[in-house]
Amino acid sequence: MRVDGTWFRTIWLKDESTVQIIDQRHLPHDFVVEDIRSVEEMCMAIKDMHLRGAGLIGCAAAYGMYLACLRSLPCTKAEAKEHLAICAQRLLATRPTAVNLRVGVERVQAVLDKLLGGSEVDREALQLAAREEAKKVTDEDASFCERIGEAGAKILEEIHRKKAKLAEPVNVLTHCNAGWLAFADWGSALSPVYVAHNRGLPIHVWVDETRPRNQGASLTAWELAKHGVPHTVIADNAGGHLMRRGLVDVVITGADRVTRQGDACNKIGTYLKALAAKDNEIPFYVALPSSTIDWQMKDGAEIPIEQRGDEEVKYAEGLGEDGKRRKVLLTPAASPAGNWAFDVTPARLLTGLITERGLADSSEEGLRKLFPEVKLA
Ligand SMILES: CSC[C@@H](O)[C@@H](O)C(=O)COP(=O)(O)O
Repeated sequence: MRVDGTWFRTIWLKDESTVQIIDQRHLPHDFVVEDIRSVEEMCMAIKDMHLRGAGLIGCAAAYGMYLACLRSLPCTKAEAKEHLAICAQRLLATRPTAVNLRVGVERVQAVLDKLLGGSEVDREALQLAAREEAKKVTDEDASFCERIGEAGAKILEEIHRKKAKLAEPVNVLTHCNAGWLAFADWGSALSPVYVAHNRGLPIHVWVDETRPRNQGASLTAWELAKHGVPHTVIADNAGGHLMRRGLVDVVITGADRVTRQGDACNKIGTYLKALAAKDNEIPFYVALPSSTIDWQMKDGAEIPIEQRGDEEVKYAEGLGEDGKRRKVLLTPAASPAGNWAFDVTPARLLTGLITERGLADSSEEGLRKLFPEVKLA
């Protein structure tokens, strides 16, 4: 997507030894590009959320495995295998919830394993193969998201057709950031919004601020503003009220992991929005690329839910009136805080899943129909 006229993805290769990312901790106030030169730096970037969002975490993990093949790769086969296994474990340990992380690591590992089957370690061949696979993971993420946009835009167009006054915008509510910043490009939940907006459909987005890290207020609002999509940031608790007032036509969120029966794990607070949408008979869609489906898992209750530090809840960060960054304490200093980063919305509360292959029922049958080639062990 474009930032002030320049086309960006969220992750790319600057040169053969440097991966570059947009350091999202500085948004919306500063646009900062960060160099990542080692697997350790990539682990830190994922863990400390310089980058975030399920799809992008998957791409970053794949590039992390590429970085593991550079300078530090040992020359003997046994040592190289051990080194890559350790790097994979390090990457896998950075964040537990988004399944794309595992997919990104495993895809590059599978390519490397094949090359390590021979008698010698051909470092150049390994590096080239890892780089190509990481690029493939990233390109695929972008193109899947673009297709999610096409599929989701049809839903928005249909809603618009049914509106009494055609000049009225379609009001979409979204939670957290599942836009292009959460993927290589386009996004999942926001991709239909971009596609529909680009086609001239009047559209307006209610942006949940998404405490405690405020990905909605800082990232989703920034993206939409850069693309010229009308939007309004709202307090997380406002959605139910807006739904009761008829001000929300559809809810679309992303997901960090969807089980094969269609339970969707997403940023904390999503479940409450789904309950409110159900009560108000408002369609609630989850948009996701197939890399976010965990076919090995059936019940959403099994999904590991990341718990983060209490300082994210206790403090808020932003610009002071003097234009300088500030971090301020919101709670009594001694009050403990809990910080569950995700929740699971059961499949029964979802209207459907928007994927790169189109709309699926949020059920095992629905997902299998769309992905018949998936064989379970
Ligand atoms: C595409 S990721 C799904 C999002 O809606 C959301 O849960 C998210 O942004 C991920 O969380 P984050 O903690 O920011 O990595």
